[in-house]
Amino acid sequence: MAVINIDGDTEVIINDVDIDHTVFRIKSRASFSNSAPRLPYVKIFGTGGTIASKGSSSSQTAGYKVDLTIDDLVSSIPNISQFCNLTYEQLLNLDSKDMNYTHLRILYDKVIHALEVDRYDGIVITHGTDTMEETAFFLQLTVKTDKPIVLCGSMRPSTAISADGPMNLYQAIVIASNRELWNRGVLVALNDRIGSGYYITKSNANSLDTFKSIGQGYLGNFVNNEIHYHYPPSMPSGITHFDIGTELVQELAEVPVLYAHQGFNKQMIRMCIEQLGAQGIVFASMGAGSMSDEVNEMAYEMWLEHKVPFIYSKRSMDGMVPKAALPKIHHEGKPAFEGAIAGGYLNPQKARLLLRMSMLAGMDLPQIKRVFEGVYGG
Ligand SMILES: NC(=O)C[C@H](N)C(=O)O
Repeated sequence: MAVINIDGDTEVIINDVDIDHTVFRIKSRASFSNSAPRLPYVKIFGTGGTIASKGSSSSQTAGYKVDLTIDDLVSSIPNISQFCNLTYEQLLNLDSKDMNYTHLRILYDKVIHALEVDRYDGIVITHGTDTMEETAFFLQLTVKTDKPIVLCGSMRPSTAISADGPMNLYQAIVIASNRELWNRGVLVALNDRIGSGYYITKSNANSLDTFKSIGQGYLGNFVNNEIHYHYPPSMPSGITHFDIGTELVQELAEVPVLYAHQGFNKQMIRMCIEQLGAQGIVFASMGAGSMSDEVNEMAYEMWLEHKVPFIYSKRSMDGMVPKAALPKIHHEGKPAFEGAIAGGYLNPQKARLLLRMSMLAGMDLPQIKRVFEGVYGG
């Protein structure tokens, strides 16, 4: 096994045996010591979340409020200036449940400006964990860069005993400062783990080790504040890039997620389309695309009448919905259920975002299906 120790700009090969099993060990603080010719420039955007929250006692870990600025957060981390030049900006300060497309758009503009105009080497975004995966997914679809964009947050408020925010922020800054191994897409860094924002999801409503992508795995880990990447740099496969440079809409198409269960009322579908004006529907189906026959019939009827696409995603955290699982409805003299689309590996909230972005781009049904083929659905 070859271990390459990257210290500043010098690479020292310790033991060169088999390049296929190379481990890149990057020292965090030491890497960017005074011997480095130029410290990387990192920009932090604060958007709120539990990491920016305060409770009324040190044991309170629920029912707290966003009440901390990015200045407070950064000042909780010692010695950052030893390994990067840091700039920070308070962009929003809200619980991530309140994030909408306008907020995403503001964030997108700022990130693009920081990368392309101000030429920062890396971006860190502090964010609530509840919808962090949606923001990460959105940025992955819209920002084309090989530089690191790292989202981080916390599960405990800043006032709690053993608050996890400062360490998570510290690790995110170290990742964003790491010039040697770019090109991993948008990352989520929490609780010593580094994951791909494209696939990762919040798996636990309370615990610190919440972000998981079981099928795709973690990209890396932090141990004793060294970054250990498990794989060489690569981007998630099948990403469709959406250029939203000049578009200025306030909100994307209305696309509700309908969560399946025993006894699901098929009239929900009609209500969403005819009363709420839904332009698409995502099913959080049972198993791999399972919805009852009568629900599939209703979806088919609505497709014939309103041409609203139906994404079949899944309520299980892991696994996927393949094209083969889509309902096969044949009625004499009527077209097939072309509006049914398999969500592939995407969970309902990411499938919803992908559909809405495809609609924003003005894609027709075959194009939308091709986009979902990127995640093995379609
Ligand atoms: N842990 C968290 O950050 C949860 C918080 N409600 C948020 O998403 O903003």
